Amino acid sequence: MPVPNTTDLSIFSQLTDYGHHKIVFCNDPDTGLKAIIAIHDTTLGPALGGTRMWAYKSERDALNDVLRLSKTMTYKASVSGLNLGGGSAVIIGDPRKDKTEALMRKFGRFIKNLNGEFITAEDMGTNPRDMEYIRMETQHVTGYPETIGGSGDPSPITAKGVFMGIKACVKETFGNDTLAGRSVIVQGIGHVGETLVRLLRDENTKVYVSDINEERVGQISKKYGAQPVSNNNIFDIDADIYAPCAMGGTINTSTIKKLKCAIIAGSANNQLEDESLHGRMLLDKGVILAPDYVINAGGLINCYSELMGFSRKRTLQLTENIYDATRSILKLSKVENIPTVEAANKIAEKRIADIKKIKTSY
Ligand SMILES: NC(=O)c1ccc[n+]([C@@H]2O[C@H](COP(=O)([O-])OP(=O)(O)OC[C@H]3O[C@@H](n4cnc5c(N)ncnc54)[C@H](O)[C@@H]3O)[C@@H](O)[C@H]2O)c1
Repeated sequence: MPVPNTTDLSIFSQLTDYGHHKIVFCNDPDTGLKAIIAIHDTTLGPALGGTRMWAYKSERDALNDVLRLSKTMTYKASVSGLNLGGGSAVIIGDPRKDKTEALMRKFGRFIKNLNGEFITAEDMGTNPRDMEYIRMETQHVTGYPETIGGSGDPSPITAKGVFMGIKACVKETFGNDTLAGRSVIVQGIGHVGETLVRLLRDENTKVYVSDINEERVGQISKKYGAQPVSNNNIFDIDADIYAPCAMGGTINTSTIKKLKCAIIAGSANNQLEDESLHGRMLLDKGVILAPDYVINAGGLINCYSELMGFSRKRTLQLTENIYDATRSILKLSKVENIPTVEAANKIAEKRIADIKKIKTSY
């Protein structure tokens, strides 16, 4: 979604540009807690988003990250048809050294004071145990362990959503959504990547796997009969689909030039180095990109289900809707000749605008 480059703006100008509703700075010298909670939009419901703990180089970097993350959550919830708004939190600090029970519980107190306007879940640098600590202070948290009534690890559901997104793109490109006989490169075979490899293998898809962790490449390729490829050669492989499931920013001017795939669809966040430039380059090259925040929404859907009283069946139904959501986006992209990310943003913004209207009418 449109995220302005605003390094030189004042905080309030930046909030206006991003369209944010509220920011809460949480400071507690006793526990060393320094956190920022950003609530982007609550038109569709309470703002839900992860809490990331990271040793940011500067407070400004932390603020920029939380503004970007929370805005993405608004769009993700909207396009997934969930009654949730967008928010996120960041805790400034090294999760391996600075995290304590007291710090996490104090953070939970700040969330409690928002009276349900913000609900959190885990993200990079936090885990289900941290969610348990937060839950000791507030009920406004999701993604805690199954053993205490939570929905557990969302990664398999995220992978299922990515799989549905891949199928929607295959239908658009090849006229049917059969994956048998197609080929997919899965980059990053961690929590999401491994389940994706399994789902693809079960449909008789030819799967290539790569990861910076070579031991893992060996294990996963053996377990699922996938073909290992070096991370450096990914863009030389002649496969139908590239599924980035590791880090962001892998789609840039030089990789687009090399790319042989017809489809890009994976779970990694922020896959395009420059959203508008590289979105347009892919469109011009005829490569279909499944917008990341649309097809990796399974984790959010899992959290939403948990809030509604978890049902695995309902969670799977909502995740399977990613197929139709992706199809609508691809259709709009084609009709208006706009990059798929722009089409997704339009659909997300329209739903929010429509619901805003009915909420302010009698
Ligand atoms: N887990 C979820 O439910 C979820 C939800 C939405 C988005 N995502 C995104 O999907 C991606 C994968 O998530 P995950 O939970 O599987 O993470 P993970 O940490 O379990 O797995 C990531 C894998 O990528 C590998 N990797 C890291 N850097 C790499 C590189 N430069 N090249 C190749 N491989 C590399 C790691 O070794 C690891 O095996 C992340 O970008 C995450 O933000 C995950």
